[in-house]
Order: sequence, then C-alpha cells, then structure tokens
Amino acid sequence: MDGVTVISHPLVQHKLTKMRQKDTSTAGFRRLLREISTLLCYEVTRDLELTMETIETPLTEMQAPVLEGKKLVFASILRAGNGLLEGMLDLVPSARVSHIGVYRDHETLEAIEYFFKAPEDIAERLVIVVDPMLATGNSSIAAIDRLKERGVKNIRFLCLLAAPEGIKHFSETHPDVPIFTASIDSHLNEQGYIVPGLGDAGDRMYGTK
Ligand SMILES: O=P(O)(O)OC[C@H]1O[C@H](OP(=O)(O)OP(=O)(O)O)[C@H](O)[C@@H]1O
Ligand SMILES: O=c1cc[nH]c(=O)[nH]1
Ligand SMILES: [Mg+2]
Repeated sequence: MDGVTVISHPLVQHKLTKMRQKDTSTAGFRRLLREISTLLCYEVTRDLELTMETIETPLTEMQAPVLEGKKLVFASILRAGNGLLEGMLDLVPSARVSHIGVYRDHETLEAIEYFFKAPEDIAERLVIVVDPMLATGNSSIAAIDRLKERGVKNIRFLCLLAAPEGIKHFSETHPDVPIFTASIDSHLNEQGYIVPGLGDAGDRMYGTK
C-alpha cells in the first residue's frame, strides 16, 4: 500500500502476538507496549537528519554525527498513545511532546477532542503522531487536522495495528502523512473494532474494563 510501511522485524511481531492474546495481564500489556515502542521508534526515525559536532575522544578530536533531537515532537493521542510515547522518549529524551486528547464516541465512532497542548514552535518541527490503533481513522485524522491548523507541515503517523478501512480513509484525507504500523489487520467489525486486533488498547493498558 502506498504511503504505508509495515514494520516486520521479528521482535516487533513476537511482542505484538503477546499483546494480542486476551490472557495477557494489564501489567504485561503495558510492559510489552513500552518495549515494542522503542523498536517502532527505531524504524520511524531511521532517516532522520544528523548534524556534525566536534567532540574529543580520549585519543583525538573528531567530527561526529548527532541527532537534532530538539527538532522533534512526539504527539500522543490520549490515552493509549501514551503507551507508545514512553518508550519513544526513552530513545529520544530531548524530543518535545504534544498531547492531543481525543476519544471515539461509541455510537457514532466520531472523534471528540477534549485536550490539546503543543510546543509554541511546533510548526517548524517534524511531528511524529503516535496512537496504537488506526481503526476508522477518525481519531488520527482529527489529531492531524488540529496539527495542520497550527501550521505543522512535516508529519508521520505511527501505530501498532491498522485496519484497511482506516488506512484508506486516512490516506485519502492526509495523503502527505506516511503511516508506520506493525500490522495491517483484516477488517473492522460492526462496532468499529479492529479484527483480529487486540481489543480496546486504552482499556487493556489501564485496566479500565
Ligand atoms: O481510528 P478510530 O476509529 O478513531 O479508533 C482509534 C482510536 O480508538 C482508541 O481510542 P479511544 O477512543 O478508545 O480512547 P482511549 O485511548 O482514551 O481509550 C485508540 O487509542 C484510537 O485513538
Ligand atoms: O480495535 C480497536 C479500535 C479502536 N480502538 C481500540 O482501542 N481498538
Ligand atoms: Mg479506548
């Protein structure tokens, strides 16, 4: 699929299988999500620009590559996005963070926004939006609409599972935003859940159901 990268690394796929299993505990689910997020972060940042800095090794001075970490924003779609955010910050501690509070209305599946906070200069930065689930696409599309209203031009979207219906909707609405996912699942059911999926990511992370 155009604009979609499936991260097929065996460690990612193994951990995802554990997360899908209904008997995985809340603590186990959270731990796996944090671990998998570092692996996904590795892939989504693979082509980031480096600048050269003068450093001194014990032997000599040299020009060495460093990441422009302060130019990055991780935007977490609450609540479940926070599970991906933590592991990503482990790898890029200097990244800035935006929180976008969006939940799905269970009847209409429309996205309802309840919170938005972002760095002042977000428009000048690369923003990696994170949410484990791309189902209908309504939540991620709404979050990216909001970022574009703030002038952000350079956006990537990272998730764990995506439904074909959501990818189509998302790509038609935001064709300029590449999607990174660990799996493209079969379909959405009548309630808008991803099948086979892993259930409700927020509830599984926080034990709210
Ligand atoms: O693509 P969509 O059809 O919009 O579905 C995906 C959204 O649903 C879940 O959030 P939820 O609404 O359950 O909120 P929560 O994270 O607070 O539980 C998930 O974390 C996504 O944000
Ligand atoms: O399967 C789904 C769909 C939307 N949100 C989730 O958490 N899970
Ligand atoms: Mg939820």
